[in-house]
Amino acid sequence: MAAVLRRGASFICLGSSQLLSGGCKHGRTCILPFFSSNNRNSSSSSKIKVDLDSSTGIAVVKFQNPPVNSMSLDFLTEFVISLEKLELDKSCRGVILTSAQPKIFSAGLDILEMYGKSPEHYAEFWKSVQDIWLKMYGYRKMTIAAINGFSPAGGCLVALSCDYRIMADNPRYRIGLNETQLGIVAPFWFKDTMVNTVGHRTAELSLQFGLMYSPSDALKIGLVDQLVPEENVLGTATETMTKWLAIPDHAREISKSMLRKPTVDRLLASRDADTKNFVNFVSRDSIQKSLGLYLTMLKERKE
Ligand SMILES: CC/C=C\CCC/C=C/C(=O)SCCNC(=O)CCNC(=O)[C@H](O)C(C)(C)COP(=O)(O)OP(=O)(O)OC[C@H]1O[C@@H](n2cnc3c(N)ncnc32)[C@H](O)[C@@H]1OP(=O)(O)O
Repeated sequence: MAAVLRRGASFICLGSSQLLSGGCKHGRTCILPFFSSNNRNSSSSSKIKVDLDSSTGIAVVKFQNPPVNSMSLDFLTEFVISLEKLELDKSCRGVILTSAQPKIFSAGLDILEMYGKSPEHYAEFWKSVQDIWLKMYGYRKMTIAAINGFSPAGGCLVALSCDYRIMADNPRYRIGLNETQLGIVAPFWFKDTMVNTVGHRTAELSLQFGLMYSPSDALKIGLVDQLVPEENVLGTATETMTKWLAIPDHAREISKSMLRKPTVDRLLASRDADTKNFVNFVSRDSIQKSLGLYLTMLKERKE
């Protein structure tokens, strides 16, 4: 296992290194108003910052969950509420996802939510992971991932669920579904999302090895669509969004739905079974041991 983790660490690239406020009492489905000023509406809960420019129709959603934007239950809850709110807002036509943290888009799912907790907690956490993917993969509005840093596993899934991916051309960064490196398995809908993006053979290699790709390799296999200098990631995403928004919304939306609905429907048809499968899998002693070793490895490599 230690060897696997060491090999895993080399793929990961070892660098140096509440619910929304505003009186929401009933949890995940509540929609809060934006705070308005002129044409820009912005809201900042603790982990997600939303900035909507209603003159262009473009919203920038920034992850701000230091140090590495890991996707905890709280983070996922705020994230899905922000997307729901934007989906209902007629002045928003497109959403750009990016990170407020330097060098990290997102470190993926918060491993601490899958380690040493109760089966009930695992089930609640997993449903929130399903919720965010269902929301993103079936999102009616145009989405762009402006990937300004590392993006392993769940971070990669979020990027893959967007319509277009622009990544910072920094050779130190990595992106990919590295789950097998942790001794865990990307579920079928992670796999489907990858296959739909890079094709079956590349996904076979990618998922089994848990490969993490440099930006140039990610571009070669079609995991990302465009590389730009780090300082231009958000600007290019905004320009690209403007071009996409020249397409009539209804025509683009129907085309997107035609391509993605069968994949979304597969999970919708088996959500409970998928949750049970996750809870049984992650509760196993062997999986808990793998996750514990991985967490130790993350801490020790800093020392
Ligand atoms: C049937 C289905 C079963 C299971 C399916 C589950 C699918 C799982 C999907 C996932 O997303 S699993 C998560 C995968 N993520 C990773 O492997 C990333 C791990 N992290 C890193 O590689 C690095 O942290 C980094 C993102 C490259 C950043 O490196 P940096 O050197 O800048 O930071 P550092 O490593 O020191 O981390 C700071 C701090 O954060 C903790 N950390 C990092 N990642 C996570 C995480 N994903 N979850 C929880 N915590 C994380 C790390 O331990 C450090 O903590 P510390 O300060 O207390 O030591």
